[in-house]
Amino acid sequence: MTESDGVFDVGTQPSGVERVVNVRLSTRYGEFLAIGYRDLARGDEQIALVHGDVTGEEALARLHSECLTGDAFGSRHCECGDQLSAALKAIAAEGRGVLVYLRGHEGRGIGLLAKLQAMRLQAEGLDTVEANLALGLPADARDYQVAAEVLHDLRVRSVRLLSNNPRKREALLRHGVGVSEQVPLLMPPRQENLAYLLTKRDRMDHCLPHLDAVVQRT
Ligand SMILES: Nc1nc2c(ncn2[C@@H]2O[C@H](COP(=O)(O)OP(=O)(O)OP(=O)(O)O)[C@@H](O)[C@H]2O)c(=O)[nH]1
Ligand SMILES: [Zn+2]
Repeated sequence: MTESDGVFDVGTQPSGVERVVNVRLSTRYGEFLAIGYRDLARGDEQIALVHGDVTGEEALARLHSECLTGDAFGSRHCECGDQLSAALKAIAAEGRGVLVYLRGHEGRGIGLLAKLQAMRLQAEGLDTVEANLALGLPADARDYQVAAEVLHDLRVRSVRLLSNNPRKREALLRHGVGVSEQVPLLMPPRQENLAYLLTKRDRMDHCLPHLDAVVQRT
């Protein structure tokens, strides 16, 4: 089809991921293969950590949304850093699995600086959802297509998904990756992140039953 036919050819838009590099990565959790990808649609660099044979069905998978403050600095505001460690530990203990570290997901997709601004608003009393909205940004702007594309590239057909977030499961299913089970990744709450966790439970449908013992549903 050409422009002169009155129909534009949309098939020329780049899509998918390109596997750029594989390298062994020895970590405190175990041995992984780090696979670097380029997201052809957005130009972003992405990385998957693979342990063992993940092809086919049933491997553990974690789609980890980037959180510089939690993952690298050990912030107590959220539980991302603890979840990252727990996921890598679980994958290594099981002998196979994959963690896709989603760069571009920082701040639930609003970016690092906006997340820091949102954290300031939370210090003034807004919850995480209200803070994003007060900045004129979506409560959650994450897209999981690239994660599904990485899993397709790894010939993963279905996974046991390490996550408490039902949207991640729905997104994978929408993009053609099966989810046979959602495996909880529950971190003990701390005083500093209790409000953050309760907002996820009460406003974002995250499955966090361990909080019921701490605070009843509002
Ligand atoms: N906008 C915003 N994002 C935050 C804040 N604290 C952490 N984040 C981001 O939240 C993302 C993690 O999302 P969560 O909703 O905590 O958890 P999830 O990844 O959806 O769910 P799980 O798979 O169960 O971990 C990361 O990208 C963090 O950077 C905050 O105060 N405001
Ligand atoms: Zn975090």
